[in-house]
Amino acid sequence: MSIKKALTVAGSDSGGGAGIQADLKTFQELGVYGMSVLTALTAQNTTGVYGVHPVPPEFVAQQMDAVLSDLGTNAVKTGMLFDSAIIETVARKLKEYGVPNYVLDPVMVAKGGAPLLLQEAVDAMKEHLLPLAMVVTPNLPEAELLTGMEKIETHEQMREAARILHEWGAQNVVIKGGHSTGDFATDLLYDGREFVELSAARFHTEHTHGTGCTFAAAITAGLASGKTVREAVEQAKQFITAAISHPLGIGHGHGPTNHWAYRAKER
Ligand SMILES: Nc1ncnc2c1ncn2[C@@H]1O[C@H](COP(=O)(O)OP(=O)(O)O)[C@@H](O)[C@H]1O
Ligand SMILES: Cc1ncc(COP(=O)(O)O)c(N)n1
Repeated sequence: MSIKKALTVAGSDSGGGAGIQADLKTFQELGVYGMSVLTALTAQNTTGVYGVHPVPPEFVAQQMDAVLSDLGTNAVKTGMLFDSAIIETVARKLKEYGVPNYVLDPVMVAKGGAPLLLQEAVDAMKEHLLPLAMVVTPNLPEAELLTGMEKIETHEQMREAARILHEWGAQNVVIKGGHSTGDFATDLLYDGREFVELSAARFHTEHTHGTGCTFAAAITAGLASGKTVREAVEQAKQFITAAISHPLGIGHGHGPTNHWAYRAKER
């Protein structure tokens, strides 16, 4: 059996719940070999982001060269990219190495409100990364910022946003419904032909730190393992639902999800 590999290009969350740390834990749980390129360090815990220290773009490029020229990868995801210089560097390297199965998680703001992407970088993300994406996974506020739609609340508005992002070059779009209200957390997958809704019971919990990172990392791991986009997204939904449903109860704020829960359930 050949080892399947996945690369995350993202920021570090010192608290371990989101960012690079969430991604690597998810890769490990889903049986793929995890690699990482850091774009920024954050001084962060469950109560907030206390500092951001971006990595110089040249060093992001050097990390990508180191990983891709030697190990290669079966899939890649990007998370926090911070500014347009880092975005342009990452896009250039993804193209240079012809990296397959690229998942774009358009991380913009931390749950507590700290910016993880400068405003000037939104256009760069649309121009340089969206057209490379096999899957893009915005939450509702991110979908609003990317599309310019004033409000995305209803199912029809979610469909409209998905159509726009597909038209702009993403092969598949998942609009995540975590930020809406109601008894279900419903995400919408669009592949340019049909819409598929993925629904799970909404848990009334504060402990959703890192849900978006974990969900996108699970999609990436699925694609690395050879699953179709539909299969990878369905598995990711099960993974994140299990992770949210068994919170660890650590920290004094928005605690991390439980990356062990999915495999524990499988056993
Ligand atoms: N309270 C919740 N209960 C169940 N699922 C949730 C809850 N909050 C988020 N999710 C799910 O977690 C995943 C990440 O969604 P979301 O929280 O919207 O992303 P982000 O972390 O980027 O803001 C989605 O599949 C979403 O439906
Ligand atoms: C380094 C880093 N990257 C991403 C997030 C977003 O986390 P979430 O998945 O909760 O939106 C974060 N808080 N920190």
